[in-house]
Amino acid sequence: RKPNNFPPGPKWLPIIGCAWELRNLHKAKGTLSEVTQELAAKYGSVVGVKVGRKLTVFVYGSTAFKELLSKDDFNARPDDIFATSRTFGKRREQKKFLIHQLKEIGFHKPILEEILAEEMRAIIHDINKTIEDDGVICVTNLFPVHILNTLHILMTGDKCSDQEMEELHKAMNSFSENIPLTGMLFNHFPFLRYICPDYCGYNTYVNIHKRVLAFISKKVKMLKEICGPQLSRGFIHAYLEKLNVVKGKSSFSEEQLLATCLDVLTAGFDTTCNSLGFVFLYLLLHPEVQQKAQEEIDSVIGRGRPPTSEDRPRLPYVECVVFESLRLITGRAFVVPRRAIRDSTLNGYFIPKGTILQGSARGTFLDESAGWKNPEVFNPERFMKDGMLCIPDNFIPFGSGRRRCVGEIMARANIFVIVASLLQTFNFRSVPGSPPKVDFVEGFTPSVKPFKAFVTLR
Ligand code: HEM
Repeated sequence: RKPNNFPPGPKWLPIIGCAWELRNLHKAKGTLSEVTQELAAKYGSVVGVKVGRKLTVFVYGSTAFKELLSKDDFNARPDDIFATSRTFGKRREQKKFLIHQLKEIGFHKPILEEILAEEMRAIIHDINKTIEDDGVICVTNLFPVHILNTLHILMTGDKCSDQEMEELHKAMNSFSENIPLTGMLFNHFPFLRYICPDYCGYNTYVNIHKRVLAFISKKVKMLKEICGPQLSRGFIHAYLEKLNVVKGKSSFSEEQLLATCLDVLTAGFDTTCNSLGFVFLYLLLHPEVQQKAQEEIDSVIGRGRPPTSEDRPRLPYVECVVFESLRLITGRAFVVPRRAIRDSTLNGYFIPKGTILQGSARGTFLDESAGWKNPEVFNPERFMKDGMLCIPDNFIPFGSGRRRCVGEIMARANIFVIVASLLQTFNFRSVPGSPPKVDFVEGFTPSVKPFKAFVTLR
């Protein structure tokens, strides 16, 4: 039975709840993000549904979205089969340790700059090789290996071999293409994994996670064997040291180490690559924006040295380009799902303990009512005030509160350095006769269909 004062929503049918209606809406609309828009238009900014036995609330309106992200009662992640079958059936989160180590390893140290600069040189080298040929490049293929390299270095302190990278890249691609952040059929109807494990996505889900975890496991084993002062320090090394100190007397364990590395890889790869894909798609479609960004780079940095993340305050227009692209992509995404840890309220409605809350950023980043004029239009200037970057309070692409993204500093630095360096060196134009289309593809986070550009040296 529907709890009293549960948010309004579609009718619940026996056993399946609202699953059929949601499936049909999804088919008609194309993306779950648009489904939430449709539901919000009908029922309001907080919509209650039941899928299988699970209560889920879609949060759409900007006031409710903010309340969702900031309220302690909703600070947990789901603990269902979808969450636990990736982490050995159990989970204790160690976010504090992760944040501390990420800061130690690279976020506030020159090492991050070094990693980014080296990756940048590699990307520029790859593009130069194509220019010697016909200058036509698949833009979306440019970034994944380099983003994985930065995440790999963060975890292990070093790069991996080309062969290992191929293995990791393939596994991560399968992850991005096949696993939506909002869940799969088997986590709404867990019994299906015994009846039709292929059809309900369970086998795909488990096998992809096994591949990524096998890769991380191999790395942990290697790093244990070569432990010593000569070892360059990454997150795994710091964690192993901690394990040695606590010696089984705490929640630190090798399983937790694998699960945390899995989180970093899965949360950091797809999001950063897809954001870069969108930045360059919009730059191709708006040559005037590209030119303005290049003029800013030329006047502030010139061509004599590559941009670094320290240049961000002096390149506000480039930052605006990045933020405007982030708005248009994350506006079609969901924040990582939350779970109510106790009975609570949201927007005045009753939210029972255990309810899953899916925050759709569409109502906050892509809606006129949230203060965005012509929200579908790409307009970097909306983030500019008196020549300075100005980010509205309700623009929170990395979430907020205690569950805020731990990779924000790295992601922002990475995207900025790649965009500024490539615009400093190259011109990106549409391939004559085939301009790219803004076509969003659903995945772990929204992505753009692969597209090509004609690149020339400036
Ligand atoms: C453009 C790139 C990125 C975007 C847009 C993004 C966005 C987000 C968002 C919206 C959340 C959920 C926050 C919430 O629930 O309030 C999140 C969580 C998270 N992100 Fe990111 N992220 C990005 C890059 C990264 C990178 C590079 C890393 C790793 C170095 C990372 C690691 C994480 C982790 C581990 C969490 C889970 C935090 C928790 O559960 O408390 N992210 N991210």
